[in-house]
Amino acid sequence: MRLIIQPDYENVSRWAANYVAARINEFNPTAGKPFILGLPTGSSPLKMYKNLIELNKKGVVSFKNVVTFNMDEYIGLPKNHPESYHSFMWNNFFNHIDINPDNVNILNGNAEDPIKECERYEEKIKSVGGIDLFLGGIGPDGHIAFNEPGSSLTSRTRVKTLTQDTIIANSRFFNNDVNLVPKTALTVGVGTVMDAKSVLIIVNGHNKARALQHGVEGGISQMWTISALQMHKHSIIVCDEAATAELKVQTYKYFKDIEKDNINPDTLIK
Ligand SMILES: N[C@@H]1[C@@H](O)[C@H](O)[C@@H](COP(=O)(O)O)O[C@@H]1O
Repeated sequence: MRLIIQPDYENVSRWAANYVAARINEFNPTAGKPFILGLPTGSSPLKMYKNLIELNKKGVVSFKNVVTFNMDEYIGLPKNHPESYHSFMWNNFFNHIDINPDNVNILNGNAEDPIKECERYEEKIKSVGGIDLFLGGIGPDGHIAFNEPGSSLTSRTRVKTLTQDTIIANSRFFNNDVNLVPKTALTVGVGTVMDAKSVLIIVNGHNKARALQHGVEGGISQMWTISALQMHKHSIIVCDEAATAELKVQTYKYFKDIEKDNINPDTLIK
């Protein structure tokens, strides 16, 4: 696992956006051989999306031949609810780029048969040859997508009940009212993320410091599902200084040293 430490959220977001653009460009996708991109919601990736929109508008990267799969969706929120992950993705990203709407995949949180919906999603990912790059954020308890503490590290797309921690954390999007936050969600599994050819996780802010510490220095554990990435061949975490507060000085210095030539976002795009 690589750890790229940036001074602040601005630089985390620029680095992540430039990395994504560089990977898409290097892949040189076509209609017959699209780039398959896994996408998160949440506040962490927001600025990265803004930067990607800008890069798209400047003609640096195109999403014409990119197929996307979102990580998760609440169960029971109408698709057009302002806090549904459908709304989030269209409002914050898809409406502003040159993506073909047919290439957008988001779990249907209102499916009549949620189990079938999850199976369909896994099949669809398989049918396009798997995910080339899965982007993600983490919860303060170290969850990726909605893989809450205790999730099997081989889990697949499924229905998940949210923890009280997550419900409280996400209540900020629901007038700070925990009763308005859906209690269940559909989410890709840890195994689904692990199957991606590469993974990039954005971690910013002091409230993620404990999760980052467990993810990078802790043992691999289903109680901190981010830690599964230690077993991934091509995983990167890009974080800000604030999120490193719980790392050992030795760990911090090591990654700062080995990545010193790779942290400038401007050098990623050729
Ligand atoms: N299901 C999402 C996760 O995918 C996201 O990583 C997490 C952190 O969100 P934020 O980036 O807003 O801190 O929130 C939710 O629980």
